[in-house]
Amino acid sequence: MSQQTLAVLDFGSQYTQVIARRIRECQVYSRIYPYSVTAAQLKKDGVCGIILSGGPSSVLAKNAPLPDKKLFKLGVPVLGICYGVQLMGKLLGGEVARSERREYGRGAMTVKKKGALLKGLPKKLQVWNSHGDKLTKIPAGFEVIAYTENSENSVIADEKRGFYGIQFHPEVHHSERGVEILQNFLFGVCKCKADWKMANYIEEATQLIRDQVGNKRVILGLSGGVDSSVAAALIHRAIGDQLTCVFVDNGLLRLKERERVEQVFRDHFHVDLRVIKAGNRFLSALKGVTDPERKRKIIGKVFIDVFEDAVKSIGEVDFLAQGTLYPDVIESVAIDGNPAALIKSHHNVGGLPKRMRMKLLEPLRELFKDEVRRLGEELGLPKEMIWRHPFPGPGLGVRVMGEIKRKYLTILKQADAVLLDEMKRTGHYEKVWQAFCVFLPVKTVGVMGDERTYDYVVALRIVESQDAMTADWAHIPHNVLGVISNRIINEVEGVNRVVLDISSKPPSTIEWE
Ligand SMILES: Nc1ncnc2c1ncn2[C@@H]1O[C@H](COP(=O)(O)OP(=O)(O)OP(=O)(O)O)[C@@H](O)[C@H]1O
Ligand SMILES: O=c1[nH]c(=O)c2[nH+]cn([C@@H]3O[C@H](COP(=O)(O)O)[C@@H](O)[C@H]3O)c2[nH]1
Ligand SMILES: NC(=O)CC[C@H](N)C(=O)O
Ligand SMILES: [Mg+2]
Repeated sequence: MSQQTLAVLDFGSQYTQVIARRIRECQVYSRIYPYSVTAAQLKKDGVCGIILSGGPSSVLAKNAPLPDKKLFKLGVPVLGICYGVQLMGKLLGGEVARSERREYGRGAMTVKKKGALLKGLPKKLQVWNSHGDKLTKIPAGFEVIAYTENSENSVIADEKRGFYGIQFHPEVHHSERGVEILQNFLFGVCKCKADWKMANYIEEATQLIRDQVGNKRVILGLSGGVDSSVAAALIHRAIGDQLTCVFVDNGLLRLKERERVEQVFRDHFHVDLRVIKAGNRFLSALKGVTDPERKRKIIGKVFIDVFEDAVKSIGEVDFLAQGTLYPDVIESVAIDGNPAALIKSHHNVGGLPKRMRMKLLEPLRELFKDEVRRLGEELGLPKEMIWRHPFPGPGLGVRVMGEIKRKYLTILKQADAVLLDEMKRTGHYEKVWQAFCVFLPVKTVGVMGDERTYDYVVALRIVESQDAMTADWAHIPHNVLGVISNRIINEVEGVNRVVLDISSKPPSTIEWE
């Protein structure tokens, strides 16, 4: 582990990972520890500073999560944020009380004294709050250096010991110049060096994977998507042939997708890749099924069955690798000090039966999608793989409305290929979050070459989004849409009408099922 580790102790804040990533953006390596980590461990890891995160608990509660008090004796600077500053108050001799006027969202901070933490900042700043308790008496040795309307002790400092506390959230985007406050802590107080790069992450993660896996075997479900591909590349770098990737062709993939994934992996990685053609198995299990949730459940179950068969044929496998990202675990970082116990079940390879008894290997757990993309670039993955749109595990199965028929899939694959081709050709592909076609088993009347047609409808779904939690339909120029519609109707037999989905999420979702 790098000597320049900044420790973030996690008390369950929804922003813990945002703090860690802000620090990485400052090119300082940060590591998230469960709040219960011992001071001895932090010392052993040579941490250069400690941040105590926020959290949903109240320090006034009987079972409030408390850190090892000895961390205040390590001689390294400590910054408490929100719950973290309240903890410092409680543990170092101050007082905390339930606030009469809680502060949520926008607040105005006034600086009284800059000190090392607020150096270079203006006297007034907009900050983002989210708390119901507040520090009513600051501990001995501290002074107040800034206040807000409702918190007279919003920012406190003990310059001598290098202890600081902030009641608001400098890490969130809406806190003006919050990053500068964190930078002041990192560079002005902790004297960190800005020497961390994604390349270091690769080195460290590689070593961790080697330590964890030893000489055991690892299996990874490879979809050809960004997350599993980057995970595969990283793990392969660490343990080479001990990794086997399993790519399942569930018959619900895009046009020529299996060939493409195979090709890219054989060309770039020399990974042991097993391709399992299970299209018939999936499609017969889905026969006659129209309900979207039932379709998803069946696809999930067949995925597991297929995967289990694959594992049997590989032999003794100890680890299941997954491309789980930080946003995937955001709600599952357990506050009981045992985060590993609460890993979310994947929608598709997910919920592997207990009888398979494999340990999880998740090297991307601390990263966000854009960071994973940077990591992929650093690992030399081809650009088109890194910048591909997300593609759901159940694939075209949730893009053919109602019962899935081979004929419908054939039409959808071709229409989708036309859409993607035009999106790429016109440079719009990179600008949107996702673009795909949806097959509607609805027949409408048309006229082609003076003849009446009675054919199906294809809908275009093109959305912009940051994280898929919310989304808006993308305003693609009419002439581009015109070409897409024309080409689909001309080139894809069985379609005589193309419509555009202009719904946002919420209230709609991105996928139609
Ligand atoms: N066809 C498949 N074969 C094997 N594993 C799959 C397949 N489809 C999905 N998976 C597994 O399910 C996981 C979750 O899928 P998800 O779509 O969230 O991630 P991804 O495909 O790796 O990346 P992206 O979000 O860019 O599509 C994948 O990481 C992969 O391990
Ligand atoms: O791996 C996946 N397995 C699934 O079952 C699944 N369902 C939706 N998606 C993708 O998630 C994002 C949000 O989709 P929705 O707005 O439709 O919920 C969008 O990016 C969807 O493509 C899935 N991804
Ligand atoms: N965001 C936080 O850390 C909140 C801390 C504490 N639960 C409060 O409400 O004051
Ligand atoms: Mg995917």
